[in-house]
Amino acid sequence: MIKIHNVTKKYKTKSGEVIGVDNVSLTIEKGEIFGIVGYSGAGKSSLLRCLNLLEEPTSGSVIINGINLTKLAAKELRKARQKIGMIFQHFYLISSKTIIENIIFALKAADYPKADRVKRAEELLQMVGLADKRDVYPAQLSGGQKQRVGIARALANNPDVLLCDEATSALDPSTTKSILALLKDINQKLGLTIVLITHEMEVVKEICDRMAVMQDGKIVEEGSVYDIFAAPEAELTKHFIGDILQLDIPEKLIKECTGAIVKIQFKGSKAGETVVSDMLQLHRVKGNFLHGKIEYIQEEPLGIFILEIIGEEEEVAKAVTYLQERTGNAEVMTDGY
Ligand SMILES: Nc1ncnc2c1ncn2[C@@H]1O[C@H](COP(=O)(O)OP(=O)(O)OP(=O)(O)O)[C@@H](O)[C@H]1O
Repeated sequence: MIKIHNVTKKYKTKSGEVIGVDNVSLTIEKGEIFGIVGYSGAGKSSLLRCLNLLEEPTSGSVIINGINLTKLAAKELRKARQKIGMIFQHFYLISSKTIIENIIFALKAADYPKADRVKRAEELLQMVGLADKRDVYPAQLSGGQKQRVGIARALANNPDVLLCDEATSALDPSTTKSILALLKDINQKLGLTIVLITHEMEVVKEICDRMAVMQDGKIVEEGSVYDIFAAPEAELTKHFIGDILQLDIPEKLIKECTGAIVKIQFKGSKAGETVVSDMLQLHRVKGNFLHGKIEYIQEEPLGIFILEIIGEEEEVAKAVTYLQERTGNAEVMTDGY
């Protein structure tokens, strides 16, 4: 388990003090995949680097598996860090060494028994699906393959925690998906806790269990990914989610609608329910779908539909109330009257 308690990171610059992380407290459970989202400059990297003390917090504590890293002497900290792997956006592989030599280098740095290094490196390459690339150089690999080497290297010392610093930001969407699938697989097979920072909500949606949203060094919202997608509270979170769940209807079409336009959101198993057809059967109104989609977040459906409801004003009002009662989330965009 990772516990961050009142962590602040200030940087001294020529033009004065800059706050990277502003009094952040967080608990990340063992074995979960935790995403930290925010725009550039929000403090994500600073916070992530405080977790393994690549940045020393100005104040506050970082406790991993019961050990307060902020209190350790240099030698003990080096040892504790071996249990915290890290992968980076730009991979940082050694270009003059082959893939297997890159991994052996990490094993050597961690005093892994010499006689077992090749076997362990081969095992790691197998795990990330690169057994056939053991003797090639980084320049001969694609971005996705380089990141696989980065992951293998980060896992060399059987870490408990893996920190991912924008690990997929340099990759195309399909390679991103395959790297995220690999991270999920490793998380499940090894029970590894993964903390990732990203500016892409898609990444969080794809693999994270819980998430935090950062702005100006602070955490503005935290919770399960599903709950945050279903009901974001902070303006910034709404903005991030809007990019994914946005349903735009052309102005012209809205003007042409004669009925009320209602946006309905379904959560979990209710996404498949026949709420709309029930509503149409029970009320003297007609319905017209304008837009809709179902997103799957951690395999749980979250449905959003925009519907035009046409009929007598009173009947439409009753139909809308019915939808609000059944779904708990029906918003009238224009009432049409
Ligand atoms: N070494 C440093 N020296 C001075 N200021 C820094 C340093 N590192 C970060 N900062 C400042 O701290 C704040 C947070 O930066 P940080 O890199 O942590 O944000 P971020 O959310 O990771 O952004 P990005 O995605 O662009 O890296 C910014 O104002 C940044 O300028």
